[in-house]
Amino acid sequence: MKAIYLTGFMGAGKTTVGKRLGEVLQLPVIDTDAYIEQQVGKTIADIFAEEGEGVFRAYEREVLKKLPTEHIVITTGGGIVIQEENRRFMSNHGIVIYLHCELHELFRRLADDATRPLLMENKQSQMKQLFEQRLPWYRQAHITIDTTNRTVDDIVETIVSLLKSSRF
Ligand SMILES: Nc1ncnc2c1ncn2[C@@H]1O[C@H](COP(=O)(O)OP(=O)(O)O)[C@@H](O)[C@H]1O
Ligand SMILES: O=C(O)C1=C[C@@H](OP(=O)(O)O)[C@@H](O)[C@H](O)C1
Ligand SMILES: [Mg+2]
Repeated sequence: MKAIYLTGFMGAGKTTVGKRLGEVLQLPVIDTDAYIEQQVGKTIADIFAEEGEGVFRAYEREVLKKLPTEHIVITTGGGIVIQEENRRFMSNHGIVIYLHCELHELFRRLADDATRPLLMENKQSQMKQLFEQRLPWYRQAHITIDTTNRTVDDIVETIVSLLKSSRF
């Protein structure tokens, strides 16, 4: 099976859903953020603070290309879709699943979060702008799932049945 790439805005549940999906499908799971943190030896917040977002985006691009493209679930960072090159790579090499979530629910889920630099630095109105700017890129996915009022297990079940019944 081709790689499964989970995309979506911060808080959509990519990391959480991906872990469970990997268990159910018995596939290894790699989270690009966790992978970068391990390779660089710094948290995402420290990379942003010390090296800047541009350097983080370069790490993200490099990592995406060197990860396996078969028999794997890859959970991406919310900004992976910013770079056209990344969108094309994921689309050509795997099955891209966009986890959609309404903004009010994203804010609710991330209310106590202190690990995401963009969330810490920006007001809600700026996050809304970022969300709207990225929506058309997220929508280019092969599959879209609205996660707003759904549990992780329910979302995983939907993904598994869509994968079974589709041409993927
Ligand atoms: N379907 C869901 N319903 C409610 N809370 C969720 C759901 N999916 C994820 N969460 C919670 O939202 C937060 C962000 O999830 P995470 O998997 O880190 O998102 P992402 O990787 O997309 O940024 C976590 O606290 C997680 O437990
Ligand atoms: O949306 C973004 O630009 C980012 C999302 C984060 O990942 P999650 O989507 O897993 O929160 C992480 O990659 C970084 O903080 C930047
Ligand atoms: Mg994540």
